[in-house]
Amino acid sequence: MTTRAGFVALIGEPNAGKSTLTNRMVGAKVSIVTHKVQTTRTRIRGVAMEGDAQIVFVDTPGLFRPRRRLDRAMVAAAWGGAADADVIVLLIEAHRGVTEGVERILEGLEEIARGRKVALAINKIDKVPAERLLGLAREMNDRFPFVRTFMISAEKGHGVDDLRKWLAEQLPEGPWLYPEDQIADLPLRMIAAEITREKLTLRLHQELPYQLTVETESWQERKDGSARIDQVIYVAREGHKGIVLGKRGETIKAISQAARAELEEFLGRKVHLFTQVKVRPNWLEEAERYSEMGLDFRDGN
Ligand SMILES: Nc1nc2c(ncn2[C@@H]2O[C@H](COP(=O)(O)OP(=O)(O)OP(=O)(O)O)[C@@H](O)[C@H]2O)c(=O)[nH]1
Repeated sequence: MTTRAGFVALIGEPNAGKSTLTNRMVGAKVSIVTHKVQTTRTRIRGVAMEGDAQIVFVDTPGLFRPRRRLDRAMVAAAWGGAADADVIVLLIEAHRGVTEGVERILEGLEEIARGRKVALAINKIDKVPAERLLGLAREMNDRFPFVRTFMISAEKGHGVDDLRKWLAEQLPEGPWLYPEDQIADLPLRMIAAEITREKLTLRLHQELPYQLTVETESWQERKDGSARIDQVIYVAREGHKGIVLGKRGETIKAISQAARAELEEFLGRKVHLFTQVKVRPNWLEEAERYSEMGLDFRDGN
């Protein structure tokens, strides 16, 4: 069997329907729909299977005009793991048309695309009469050479199968990136990492070490219905470790407690959360790799 696998970056303004579309494509409610703006740093929205292809949907938060250096780093991280996203899908809202936000995305699109395929998906077509759609499609295609234009309704499901099928065809041949049995909880792992990251930010404010990442290393379901979650907080320097740990480990303890409470609320069950702090100095080298891809974030501009 020839398998295919690759990354699809979904871009678009907040509320364009990225989460709804991901849920449709993945076929399960895995992508978190959070309405806290700017908290969505989830790198992987979900993984869909289409025939022999595995499609990994990645998020590119703050891809355009990231505000701070840290965000830039997150942008870089959004592309990590893959040498590159294979396909980009720009999602716009049919009833809103070419908004200022869409304009801004179009301005940056060429640079971001760097020769990669970019498709346009006009979403929420259930909200406008069909004749308006053609005009919008034409206008957008005059502005950018989209390889394909899809008219969809993520909510109602119109056009979603066609889009997924097309995406699968665009992906390179290669082994799947994730074992099929892990796909379902992959976004959950990311969300769990985001929650811990958020608690770190809340607790440490300005002190939050630059280049800090949180990873969920394992997630085990227990017989009693609870979950055991193991996370590692990676920092770049030994000194940063001390900041995260705090005096006699007080800081990390408070952070873990807060993260566990939120996880329990989110999952609706008991959670045992174990966090470790480790130094991973080669993070900067990885940053070099990103910069080769044109995603340099160190200059902070
Ligand atoms: N009518 C209609 N509403 C839709 C459609 N797709 C999404 N929505 C709604 O649009 C709103 C935003 O959808 P989300 O999927 O949360 O948007 P998003 O792009 O993921 O938002 P962020 O994660 O904040 O960037 C939700 O209320 C959805 O129910 C659609 O095809 N038709």
